[in-house]
Amino acid sequence: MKIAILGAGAFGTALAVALSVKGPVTLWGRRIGWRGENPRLPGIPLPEAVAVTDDPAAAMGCDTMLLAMPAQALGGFLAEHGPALDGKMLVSTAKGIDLRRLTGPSALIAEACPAARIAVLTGPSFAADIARGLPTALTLACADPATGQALQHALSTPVLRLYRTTDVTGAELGGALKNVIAIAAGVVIGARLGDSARAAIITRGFAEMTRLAGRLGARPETLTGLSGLGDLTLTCTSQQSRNFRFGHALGAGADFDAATTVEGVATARAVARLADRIDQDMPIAAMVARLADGLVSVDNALEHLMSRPLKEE
Ligand SMILES: NC(=O)C1=CN([C@@H]2O[C@H](COP(=O)(O)OP(=O)(O)OC[C@H]3O[C@@H](n4cnc5c(N)ncnc54)[C@H](O)[C@@H]3O)[C@@H](O)[C@H]2O)C=CC1
Ligand SMILES: O=C(CO)COP(=O)(O)O
Repeated sequence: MKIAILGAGAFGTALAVALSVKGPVTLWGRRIGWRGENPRLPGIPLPEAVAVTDDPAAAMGCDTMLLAMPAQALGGFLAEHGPALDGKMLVSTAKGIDLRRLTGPSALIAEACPAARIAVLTGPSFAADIARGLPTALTLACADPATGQALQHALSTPVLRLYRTTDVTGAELGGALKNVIAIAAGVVIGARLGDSARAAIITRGFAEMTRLAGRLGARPETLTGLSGLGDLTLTCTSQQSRNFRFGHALGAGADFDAATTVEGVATARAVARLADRIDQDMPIAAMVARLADGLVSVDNALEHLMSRPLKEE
C-alpha cells in the first residue's frame, strides 16, 4: 500500500512519523509553513521517509489516504477534494460529529466518495506519544472485513498495535463522545470539585455514551473497548488532552487559546441536537454545550446535574 496522510496537524504528522518505519509516507497539508519539525509537534524531527507537501496532486498516486483533519473541517475538505479521492481506501482519524449533518466522519466520506472503501482509526493515543514511538493500541474499524484486515496489517508497527472491528458506528461514536465527557471532567477538576466527582462524571458520562451509541446502532462491546472506554479513560485523566484542558480552564475561570483544536465543543452541540431529535436524555453532554456557549455558570451546571430526580443506576 502507498500511504498518504492528508492533514498535517499534530496527529497527521505523528502518524506519518510512526508509519515511516515501514516505508515512504506522503504528508499533505494545505499550508505548510515549517520545515523539518512541525510546531504542533515540537521536538520531533521528521524522518527522511516522510515527504511533506502542500500540493494535493503529490498525494494522489497513493492508494490509501488517512484523513487527519478535525471533524468540523472534513466536510469542507471533501467538498473540495472528494472527487479526486473517490475509489481509494480512506481512513478517517477525526473524533467528532459534524455539526451541520449530525453524522460521523465515515458518513460524510461515504456521501462525498461513494466508491471509496472507508475505515476509521481511533482509540487512546496522544500525537506526542505516537510520534515518540511509545507503545499504543488503537481500533481500526471497517465494515468490510477484508479491507479492515489489510489496513490493520498495513498500519500496525512494532509499537502501534491495531485491533480490528466491523462496528464503524460504535468506534467513531466512542471517539467523538469521549471528548465531550473529557471537557466535563476538566471542568470538575478545574473547579476543584475533587477526584470523586470526576469518577462520577466519567461513569455517568460513559452511561450516556453507551445509551446514545446503542440507539444509533453501535455494539455495546465496542464502547467498552479501546475506542470508547479506553479513550475516555485517557482523555479524562490527562493534562495532555486539549479537551480536558479546555474544560479545566472553564472550571477554573481561566483563559484558553482559541486556536487550539477542541473537538468536544462542536460535538457537544451536535449531540444536544441529535439527542433532541431522537428524544434521548444526555444531561452531561447538554450541559457541556451550554457551558461552552456561556449559557450557564459552572455553579448552576453542577446544581442542575445534582438536583436531577434520584433513580436506579
Ligand atoms: N492530537 C492528538 O493527540 C490526536 C488527535 N486526534 C484527532 O485528529 C484530528 C486532528 O487533530 P490534530 O491533528 O491534533 O489537530 P491540529 O489542530 O494539530 O491540526 C489540525 C490540522 O488540520 C488542518 N486543517 C484544518 N482544516 C483543513 C482543511 N479544510 N483541509 C486540510 N487541512 C485542514 C489544519 O491546517 C491543521 O494542520 C482531530 O479530530 C483529533 O480529535 C486523534 C487522536 C489523537
Ligand atoms: O483523542 C485524543 C487522545 O486519544 C486526543 O485528545 P485531545 O483532542 O483532547 O487532545
